[in-house]
Amino acid sequence: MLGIVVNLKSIRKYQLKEKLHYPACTGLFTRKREEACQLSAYMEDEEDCPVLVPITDFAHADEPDRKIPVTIITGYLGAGKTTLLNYILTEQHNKRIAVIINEFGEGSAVEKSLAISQAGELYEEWLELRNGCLCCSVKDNGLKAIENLMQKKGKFDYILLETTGLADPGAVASMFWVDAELGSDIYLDGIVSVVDAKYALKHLQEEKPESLINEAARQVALADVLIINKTDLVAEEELDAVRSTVSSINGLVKILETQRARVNLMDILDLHAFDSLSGKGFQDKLVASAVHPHLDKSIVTVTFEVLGSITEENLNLFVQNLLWEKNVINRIGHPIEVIRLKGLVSIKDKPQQVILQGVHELYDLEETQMTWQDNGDRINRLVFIGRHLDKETLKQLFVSAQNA
Ligand SMILES: Nc1nc2c(ncn2[C@@H]2O[C@H](COP(=O)(O)OP(=O)(O)OP(=O)(O)O)[C@@H](O)[C@H]2O)c(=O)[nH]1
Ligand SMILES: [Zn+2]
Repeated sequence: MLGIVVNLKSIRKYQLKEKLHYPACTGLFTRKREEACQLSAYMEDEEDCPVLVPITDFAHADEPDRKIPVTIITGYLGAGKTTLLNYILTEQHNKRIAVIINEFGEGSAVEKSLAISQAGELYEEWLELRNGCLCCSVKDNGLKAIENLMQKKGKFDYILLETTGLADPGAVASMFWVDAELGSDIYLDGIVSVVDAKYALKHLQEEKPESLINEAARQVALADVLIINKTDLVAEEELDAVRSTVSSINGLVKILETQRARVNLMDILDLHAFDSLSGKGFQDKLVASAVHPHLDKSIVTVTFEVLGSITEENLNLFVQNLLWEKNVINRIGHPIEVIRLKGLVSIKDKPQQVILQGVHELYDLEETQMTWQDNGDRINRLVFIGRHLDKETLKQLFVSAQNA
């Protein structure tokens, strides 16, 4: 039987032993209290540990293919996000795509334009949003908007969500990721970031006060696909510089170069960037990405490989120290900040290879279809995107967790 086992050592830590819609998975982990509270609505008794919850109430639990992908479109102000969405909406394709555009303005009420394209036909509706904490407004109303939309218009094949130019896509992404766990009809497919070829370097190199992460760099760090738009405005050398800066931040990202955001839809949709379906391609990407780490405050990608296996418990502790406790210090005394985490790991006594995914403060372990060879070496490959990353410290920490 499918169910969630909740291990409440404290309110902020729990485990989902099996995903509601993905039986072949070992867990989704978060420490966010609000998210824990949402989950507790599905629990019978918060005090008891563990608790097994049947999911017979979820309408489509046995029809995983009914779930609708959500792609988050992010990018700095003026990069071309709306141009991209307009292009997608007017392009001929046989998907029913719902687009939600957040254009947060000044004032007490913010309106959200919402357009649905079906075979080139455009409908438009306005949803009123309450103005509050930006992050919460985006999260809560974004989800509510989608639910309303699905009720009114029936099912879509795909949802695209444009976040505001200054939003942290990690916060939005983790909301959708958690929501999928709760039996929602939608799931997070991937994050697409748009950068302006002419201003990308300026935005990415902008100095922020020490404690703040450059938002443009964070958007690149979180991207599964990165669109370098407005290539008509720059010379080849400038484009090269943008390309190499972007790859030094995010060694896993797939780069597309466009004018007027004309992309091949196949390149940005159905990425399955947050589940195990892309397991094989992901492994190749991990091997390919090798970026020189530096300890300064710029965002970089760090990868390492360690032979052997690790117990699930020790792997949890390793990840939780990084994402939740944030108590891992690099060699020059700065706490390591992980924005995005991916890995293919070998869990002790598990025949399947397991994908580790982390974004914001949320992470997930999911078994893939691939099994370890009986006579081959088991290996853990990890990729971290973030700030103050120190490959040696991270690798040492993993090895000690293995041997603990
Ligand atoms: N030269 C040039 N201009 C472009 C290109 N793509 C978009 N633009 C223009 O850039 C401006 C900003 O584009 P938008 O699509 O509104 O950008 P956005 O990211 O949605 O902007 P915000 O919502 O304000 O953050 C518009 O005037 C577009 O017409 C391109 O490839 N080349
Ligand atoms: Zn826009």
